[in-house]
Amino acid sequence: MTQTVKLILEDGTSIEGESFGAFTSAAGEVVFSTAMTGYPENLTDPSFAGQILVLTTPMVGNYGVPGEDLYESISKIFESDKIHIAGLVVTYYSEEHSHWNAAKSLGDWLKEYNIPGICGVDTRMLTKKLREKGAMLGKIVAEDDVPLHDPNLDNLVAQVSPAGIRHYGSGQHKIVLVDCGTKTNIIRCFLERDVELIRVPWDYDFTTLDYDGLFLSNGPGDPKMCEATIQHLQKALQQDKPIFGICLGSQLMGLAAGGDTFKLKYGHRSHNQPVKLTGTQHCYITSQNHGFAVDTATLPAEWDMLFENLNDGTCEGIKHKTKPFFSTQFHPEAAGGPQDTEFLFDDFLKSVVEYKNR
Ligand SMILES: NC(=O)CC[C@H](N)C(=O)O
Repeated sequence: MTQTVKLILEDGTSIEGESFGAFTSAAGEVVFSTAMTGYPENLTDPSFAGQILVLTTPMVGNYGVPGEDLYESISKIFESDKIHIAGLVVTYYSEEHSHWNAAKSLGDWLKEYNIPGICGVDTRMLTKKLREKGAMLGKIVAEDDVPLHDPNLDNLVAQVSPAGIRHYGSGQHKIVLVDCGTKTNIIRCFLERDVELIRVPWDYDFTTLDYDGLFLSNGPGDPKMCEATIQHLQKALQQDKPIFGICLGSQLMGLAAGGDTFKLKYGHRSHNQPVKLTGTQHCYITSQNHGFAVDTATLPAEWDMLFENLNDGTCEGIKHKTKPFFSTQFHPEAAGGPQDTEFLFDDFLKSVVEYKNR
């Protein structure tokens, strides 16, 4: 039995489609991703909290959803332990899935977390609209209407960050991971590299801990909501211990350094974003998921842009001129997407070793 639902945008656009996943209403910020694969990773990426995700790839669900499998108490496959998106919008939902490790269908998985999906929507037309007007608030409406809601006004990081400290691995280098909504592949990338990881909540005062290097995770929403993290980070920037940040982590580093961030018109969400390493002609194809960016013009004199987005010239990472502090706005840990920049984890650990051998 098919059930009709509507996708309604703040500009009055109303699109009728068919329900899949949970038959329920939900509001959020409507954003699009042009990635062609990776919905199990995207849906569990905590950075998508509060967002209704539009996928431009026309057929979704055809490879189902893998079963849960744990490694060091974290998921081997998913990017966190639940679905974080507020809703999903696709053109064609594949009822029949087939893949060697599929354990369930995408629709059943969405139902488990009470997340609505709408299919039968021309997501390329919708994406053109979002590109012209910018990301918009919107809602998927089933039986009961819900008010529009801007998730960027909430402290989403506080909602997705863990309550306590967790330890992983027993490697030589002690890294503190400030968890603002970390993707588990960041943890996996560290555990493959001789690291003991101390994962702390977003507002934990990590400056009281003994560590060799500091890592700032990705996370949802407006970076300016993370005041506590920014304050602790300002103290860490006074020292010389290596710091590496990814995505929200990059924005927090920019803010703590004294720079500013701004909201992009519609953000970067895909697996093929070209970035250029400053001072070189090297271009890397990167996995991205962000709606905000550091305003390069506001960076203090001791900081440089490290990577630049070749589509729109925006900042894709920053670097301190003399201290071992750097960040990327893109995702070197990928999951999903290309792994071409995973070497940045090695670069970070190299600076940790150099710091320890000083
Ligand atoms: N993936 C992320 O960490 C995203 C950072 C921030 N929430 C943004 O949208 O820009």
